Amino acid sequence: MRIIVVGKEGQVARSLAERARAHGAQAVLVGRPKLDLADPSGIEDALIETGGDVIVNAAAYTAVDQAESDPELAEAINGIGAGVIAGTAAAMNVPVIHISTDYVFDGTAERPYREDDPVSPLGVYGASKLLGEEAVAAEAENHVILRTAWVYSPFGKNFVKTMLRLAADREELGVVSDQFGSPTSALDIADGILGVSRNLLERPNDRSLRGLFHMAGTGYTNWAEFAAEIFTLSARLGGPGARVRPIRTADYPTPAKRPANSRLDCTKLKEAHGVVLPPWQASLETCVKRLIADARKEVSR
Ligand SMILES: NC(=O)C1=CN([C@@H]2O[C@H](COP(=O)(O)OP(=O)(O)OC[C@H]3O[C@@H](n4cnc5c(N)ncnc54)[C@H](OP(=O)(O)O)[C@@H]3O)[C@@H](O)[C@H]2O)C=CC1
Ligand SMILES: Cc1cn([C@H]2C[C@H](O)[C@@H](COP(=O)(O)OP(=O)(O)O[C@H]3O[C@@H](C)C(=O)[C@@H](O)[C@H]3O)O2)c(=O)[nH]c1=O
Ligand SMILES: [Mg+2]
Repeated sequence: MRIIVVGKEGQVARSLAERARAHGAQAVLVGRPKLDLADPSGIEDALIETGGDVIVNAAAYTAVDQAESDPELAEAINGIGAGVIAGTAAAMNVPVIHISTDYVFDGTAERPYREDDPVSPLGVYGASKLLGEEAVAAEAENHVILRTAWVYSPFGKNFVKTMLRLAADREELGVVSDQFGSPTSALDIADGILGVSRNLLERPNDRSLRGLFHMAGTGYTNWAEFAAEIFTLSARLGGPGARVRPIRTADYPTPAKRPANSRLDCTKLKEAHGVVLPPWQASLETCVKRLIADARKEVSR
């Protein structure tokens, strides 16, 4: 199984590169400058030239606050570009797996969201990702859209790395405790995507495997509790730590509004694909261990 991954340095792209071999697969990463999602004219040639059995789009404009002042670029990359990738997959006659976000919801529901719940993004990033979902579904029948959430990993930029970095010179951090969701390891997402890819290739005519699915870490928390768990694990391993002061969203003003509840119900993915991601605490421990070990190696070099 040869997987074309759009995106090179991103968290999910690097995780797919790392995990492919364990699934008997080969991941070929393609990204800028060869493939620029903001410039649709070059996308088809880049994908056809790369060639593979399935296309995974792991690239996106992910800067949630910055997107508020950069809507055209966010929509070009997350909306139009995503559609061109799906259209190319259809032309190549291969399935496309697209990654979307919990931020398509406004967070007013009082239970975890299911795939058919109404969407109503609060910000430009979520709106641009919703455009992408619509474009992918319109361009390629043979598609899977995976909505995930709160992604962290040893790679790139994410909340876990931000917390550990801030803790190095702060004793206390204020973190919002009134936004609920599921922290998700990019390495677990990669394992999930590889399982889904296998199913799609083995059962090319099974419609129950296609469409929209939620795929996030098992269990729910809020950002303050997530931060506290990061520091508990870090302290146990002799890494940096800080006290977490739970605060309200109103006390942490940001350009983009975020949903108060973006918990995702992942039952449909389990039933169709047999894929369940591990509990968020277990995967967080693996990641914090690795980050602290990597930091030690860096220091001793
Ligand atoms: N991060 C999160 O918390 C969440 C992410 N998601 C979704 O998951 C997917 C993967 O996210 P994640 O791995 O965290 O993303 P990252 O922010 O870590 O990486 C983004 C990737 O997109 C690539 N990219 C950005 N702009 C372009 C462009 N114009 N042309 C080509 N490639 C581009 C980057 O390329 P380069 O390698 O050149 O830098 C990078 O590989 C995205 O669809 C995102 O919306 C969903 C929920 C939560
Ligand atoms: C750094 C920091 C953040 N926060 C808050 C802000 C925000 O509400 C929450 C998380 O901050 P972040 O900037 O990491 O969150 P954010 O960039 O909104 O993360 C989102 O990224 C996109 C790509 C997604 O698709 C979402 O699923 C989600 O993961 O924590 C604090 O309260 N204190 C802090 O010190
Ligand atoms: Mg951020």
